[in-house]
Amino acid sequence: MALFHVRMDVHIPADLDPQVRADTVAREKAYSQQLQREGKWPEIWRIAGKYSNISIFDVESADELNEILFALPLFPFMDIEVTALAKHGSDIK
Ligand SMILES: O=C(O)CC1=CCC(=O)O1
Repeated sequence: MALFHVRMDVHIPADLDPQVRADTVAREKAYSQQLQREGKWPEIWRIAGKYSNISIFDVESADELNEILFALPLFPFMDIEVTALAKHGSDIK
C-alpha cells in the first residue's frame, strides 16, 4: 500500500449553471464517501476559510491514485497537489 497527502483547491466558475454545480458537488460527495467506506480515502479535512481540502489516500500505487483523482466529478475545477509519504525513521508504530 502507498500513502499520499493530497491538497485539492476547488475553483468552480461563478457562471457555471447552478443545477450543474449542485449535481457535480453531490456526485463528488457520493464518490468521496464511497472511497472513504472502502478505506482508500481515510482522511479529508477542510482547510479553514478556503474551498480546499487536505486528504490522505491509502492506495496500491500512484497509478491507482491518479485514476481516482481523474475520476473526481470536480476534477475539471480543481488544482491538485500530491505528496508521496514515506515512513519516518522516528515513528514508533
Ligand atoms: O469540498 C471539497 O473540498 C471538494 C471535495 C472533495 C471530496 C468532497 O466531497 O468534496
